[in-house]
This record gives sequence, structure tokens and C-alpha cells, in this order.
Amino acid sequence: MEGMMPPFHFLFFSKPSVYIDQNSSVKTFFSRNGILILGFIFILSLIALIAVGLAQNKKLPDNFKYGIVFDAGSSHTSMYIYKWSAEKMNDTGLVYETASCEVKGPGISSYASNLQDIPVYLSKCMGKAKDLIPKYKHQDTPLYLGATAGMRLLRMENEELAKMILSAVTSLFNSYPFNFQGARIISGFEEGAYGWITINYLLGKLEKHNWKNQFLRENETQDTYGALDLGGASTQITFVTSTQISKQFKKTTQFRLYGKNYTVYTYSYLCHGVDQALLRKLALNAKDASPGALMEPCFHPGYERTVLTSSLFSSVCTKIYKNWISSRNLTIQGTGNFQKCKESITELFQNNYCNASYCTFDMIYRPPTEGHFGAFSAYYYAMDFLNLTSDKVSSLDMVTHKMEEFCSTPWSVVNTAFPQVKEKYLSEYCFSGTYVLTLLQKYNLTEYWTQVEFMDKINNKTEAGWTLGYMLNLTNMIPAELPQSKPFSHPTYISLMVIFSLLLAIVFILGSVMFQKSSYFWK
Ligand SMILES: O=c1[nH]cnc2c1ncn2[C@@H]1O[C@H](COP(=O)(O)OP(=O)(O)O)[C@@H](O)[C@H]1O
Ligand SMILES: [Ca+2]
Repeated sequence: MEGMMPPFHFLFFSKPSVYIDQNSSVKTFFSRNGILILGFIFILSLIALIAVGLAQNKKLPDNFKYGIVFDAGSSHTSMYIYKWSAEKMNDTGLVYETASCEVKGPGISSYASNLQDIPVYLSKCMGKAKDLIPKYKHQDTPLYLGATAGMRLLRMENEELAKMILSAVTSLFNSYPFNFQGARIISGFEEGAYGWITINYLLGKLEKHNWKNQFLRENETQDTYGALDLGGASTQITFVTSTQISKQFKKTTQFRLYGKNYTVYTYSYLCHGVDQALLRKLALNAKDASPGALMEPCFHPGYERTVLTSSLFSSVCTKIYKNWISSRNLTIQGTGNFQKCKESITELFQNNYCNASYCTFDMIYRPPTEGHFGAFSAYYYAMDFLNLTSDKVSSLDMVTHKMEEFCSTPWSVVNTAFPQVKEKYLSEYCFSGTYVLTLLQKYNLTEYWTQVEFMDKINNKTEAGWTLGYMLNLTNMIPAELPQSKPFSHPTYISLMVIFSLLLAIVFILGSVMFQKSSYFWK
């Protein structure tokens, strides 16, 4: 049996029963110490290997954070609750909308004369936020309210009243356990810029990971989308421009996001929101109306609506049209003519004077548009209802044809076909659809019809709008530089794994050989 290897299990389980002589016991002593040292290295390497593996692939605990933003628009107020993983807060696209709430009632600016009703107005949605967000997170949850063009118009009319509305909101929100960060009127510039951040963040245009989960460099990221927001009282256009723009126009802003610079052009047109545009159009035409009646091509044939003429001139946007007409009832009668509707809408845009190289309308300079656009809010509501989104209808001729057909459909037919749609919205889709087309044409975007994507919820979850961008900015969640996503870079991780695996293999082999040799001395 001399010279033969002991069976495998012997290497590990057999114990020497007798020491043969002095010489062999010294050798055994050294070989046993060697084994101990190797065993020690083996255990250390094993611990290091496990530690590296765990650090790299650690399953992050479900530690979520929340944020609440109220969008106090001109026509209505909505609340959005955003949620994200606390550990990954600087990664893009990880903040999403977990719930939303429509505040019942009109826009907040109409509460100027009944401030005492503001708590009732907002408390239902606040109650929903309290129920949805775990109690122990309330104090860490930032809460914001941003008001847009409805409040901008009220401020122009009566600054004191606008302040009183915001104070009423502030005292109400201070009574809740959330981390209230303020209620304010955001500027049109912010509204445009935050809308642009929201859609590009959600579409993953600001930074990209590759398959190894590394952030891609500047030239490897995708082109951003321009943002088109259409509200009730104002509308915004925002896009990255490569045109050198003179500082005098003050229409651009610089962003540094995830290590990349963006020069963003943005402009907000007050009074060009869809509700104010309709009011301006009606006010403009009211003076030519035959006594008591106004023929209106943007409403369906057979549709009638009676208004008090004073209501047409009460807005800051229509005051300039106010003339000798004393207040009286005016019956608006639909004639359903798309072409005439479009012509009358075109009158709302001024094209007469431009003090720059190029203006879209209303003397506002704008550089040439570039790339794709995401159009949301009232752009989406109108085009989605009319089944005219750019992915459904490929050419502008088809859109025009469908609009002609829709506008000329008698109101009785439309009303019967859509009993579930709010009458205000349904009766105005001919106008709002035509307005969307005219506005896009004024922006020179109808030539690139398929490059305009009408969008509502991005990734089926998060509504496109300024609110998410606002919160991301105020919570510093979009870093200027690229964040490190893992404790080790991928090459370091691979190198460490290889080194420790090799070390383990060497130790194991050496250990086995030494153990085998020492067992000869024991025999
Ligand atoms: O479901 C809908 N169908 C059609 N239009 C809608 C719907 N929901 C909201 N809108 C319209 O979208 C616009 C939203 O404007 P918002 O209230 O945000 O004003 P603002 O951004 O100018 O302050 C309003 O004109 C409103 O009537
Ligand atoms: Ca809005």
C-alpha cells in the first residue's frame, strides 16, 4: 500500500493516532502550522469574497420616500404623490407617480371671494395623502403647491387677493404633519422648464445606463424632447436649442444635469391657454354680433350657449376688447365650420411686428425648433378625444379632413354619442382641436406632424406636466454630475472577484497537498 494516495475522505477526516519519531513530529509541527496559516488565509479570502459579492449585489431594502405636489391650474387643482427608493434617489427615471387626486371644484383663483372654503376645497386630497403615505414618513414628506396662469392673471388684477389665497393655503398645509415647503405662483418660465425636465427625466433622455449598469457619457446619451404644455390660461414651448441666442431676449436657461450641459429655450404665452383663447375669440366677435346672437363656427350646428356679455370681458385677457356693449345676454349658436373656425382663431395671434430675426407670433423671438416634441395637458385631451394623435393619423391632410367632419357633425349627434363626457369639454373639442392645430402651425410644427407625440401618462404611470420636474429640482434629485451607481466600478468588481477566486483555488490546492504530505509522517 506504500506510496498510494489515501482515499479522498481520509484527507479530511482521518486523524493520526501515533507519532512515529522525533524527526517526523517536528515536520508534522511545521506542516500543521502551514495548514493553519493557509486555513487562515482561506477563511479571510472567503470572507472578502462574500463581502465583495454582498456589497455589489446587496438587495436594497424597501426604503421609500414620498413627495406631494399640488398643481393649482387655472381650471382645476390636482394633487400628485410621487414615490422613490431612498437608496437610488439620484438615478434617473426612478421617481414615479404613485397616486393622484383631482380636487373637486374650479381653479383656486376663483376662491378669491370665498377664502373660507379653501380648507374644504383641499382637505379631501390631503386626507388621501395622509392615508396613502405611511404615518412614520409624514414628517419627511415634502409638500408643495404651485399655482400657474389662473393665479398669474389674478395677481395682475389684484395682488392682495392672490396673496390671501396663498396665505389661506399656507395656514391649512401647516396644520398637516407633512414637511410643507411653501405655496407660490410659479413663473411661466419655470412652468415650461419643469415640464421639459419632467418628460425628459421620465423618457430617460437625460442619462442612460448601458447593459453593465454604467452611466453613459455625454455623446452617448439621446436627444431630448421639446415640451409643449397647453393649459387653460397659458401655454408653454420649451426645447434644447443649438442656436446662439442674444442675451437680450432672456428666453434661454442653462441646465447641467447628470454631467451634461443643456441650453434650453422656453417661453410661456399668457392668455393663449385654450379657455382664455376661446374667451378672447368670443369677446372679439361679440361686438359684431347681431343683437342677442353670435354665430360661432367652432361650435357644432345646433349647439347653443347663452352668456352674459360682461362675463366675456371680465378676464385680464379680454379687457382690451371691452367696448360700448353694455351687459346683456348673448346666445352663441354653433355653425360647425372648421375652416372658418381656424380663420377666426388665427386672428388671436399677432404677426405684425418682430424686433428679432424670427418671431412665432405676438412679437416673441423664437429660435428654429429642433427634434421631437412631447405635447401634453390640453394638447393631449383634445387630440386623444378626437383620435388624432400623431401615432394614429399620419398626415396633416387626414387630420384636417377629420376635423372638418367632426366640427360639422350636429350637436345632437355628438351629445348622444358621448353621454359620459362632461358637456363643457364635449362642446369645446371642435374649438380646442382646431386651436391645437393652429397653435402647432404657428410654431411651425405641423410640417413635422409625426415628430409631435401627444402624451399623457409616461410609462403608463406618471403624468406629463411641470409638477415632477418642480419636485425633482427642489429636492436636488437631479445631480449636476454623474452619480456612482455601485460601490465598485464593473472592471474593479470583476478583478476583485477573479483575484479572490484564484487565491482561494491556490490556497485550497496547497492546503490539500500539504495535508496529504503531513499524513505520511503520521503513518
Ligand atoms: O378631460 C379633459 N378634456 C378636455 N379638456 C380638459 C380635460 N381636463 C382638463 N382639460 C382642460 O385642460 C386645461 C388645463 O388647464 P390648467 O387648469 O392646467 O390651466 P393652466 O395650466 O393654464 O393654469 C383646461 O383648459 C381644461 O379645461
Ligand atoms: Ca397646467
